[in-house]
Amino acid sequence: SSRSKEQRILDFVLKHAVPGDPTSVLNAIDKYCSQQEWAMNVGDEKGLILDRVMQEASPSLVLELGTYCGYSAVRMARLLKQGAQILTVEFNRDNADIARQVLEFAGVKDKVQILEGSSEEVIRQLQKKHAVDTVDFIFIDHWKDRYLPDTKLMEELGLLRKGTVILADNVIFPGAPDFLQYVRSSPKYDCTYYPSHLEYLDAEDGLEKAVYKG
Ligand SMILES: CCCNc1ncnc2c1ncn2[C@@H]1O[C@H](/C=C/CNC(=O)c2cc(-c3ccc(F)cc3)cc(O)c2O)[C@H](C)[C@H]1O
Ligand SMILES: [Mg+2]
Repeated sequence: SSRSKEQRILDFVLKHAVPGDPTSVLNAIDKYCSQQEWAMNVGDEKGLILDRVMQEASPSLVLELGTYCGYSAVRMARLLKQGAQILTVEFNRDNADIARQVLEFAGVKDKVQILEGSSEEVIRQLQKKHAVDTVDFIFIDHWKDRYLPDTKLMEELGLLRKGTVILADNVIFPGAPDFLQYVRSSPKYDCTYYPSHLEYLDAEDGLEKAVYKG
């Protein structure tokens, strides 16, 4: 059977990156996806913003919605403080398998747990099944029409605490207009927009940071 684009990305990482070196894994994926085949990783330009916002939050528990190939999970895991953890949600089995191998190769698999399933199901199970109280940092990068319902669900379940940082990719392109309108008009969030560009392209895109006020 023919290999998928995601398998070709993994092959390139295994061939060109250095085992146990997360930065070399990020560089390999960015090189492949900017020169060979475009893919929807957050990328190096928006990735730098993710790096800074995440480090500023200094989270103990990170939740990511939409693992895909594991690029942003590796990106965040390489900057985590001692003992901190990432839970990343992916409902496509093939993507989860690719991401597992990328994370293992990067040497960060002990800091990241891939939860297979739909974000709604997994979010509903976090407190009982995964012993989560509240989440410190959330990176949202899954289907754009699910940003708002999943954010509201996390509010309702009490998963957000005063100061929880939500960082959302693609708020300009493909866009998440309902999410953007909600957090920017809600008294429960302090919002900041970080202008940037679509991964590996010149099109405008950006990240929205929404800090929950409790
Ligand atoms: C039940 C479903 C929700 N629950 C879910 N629960 C668990 N996992 C979920 C859920 N929904 C989705 N996923 C997984 O997350 C990933 C999906 C990620 C989606 N990302 C985009 O669509 C995008 C597009 C562009 C783009 C830019 C320019 C273009 F021209 C074209 C495309 C750029 C970007 O940066 C983008 O992130 C993965 C493929 C998919 O299996
Ligand atoms: Mg994205």
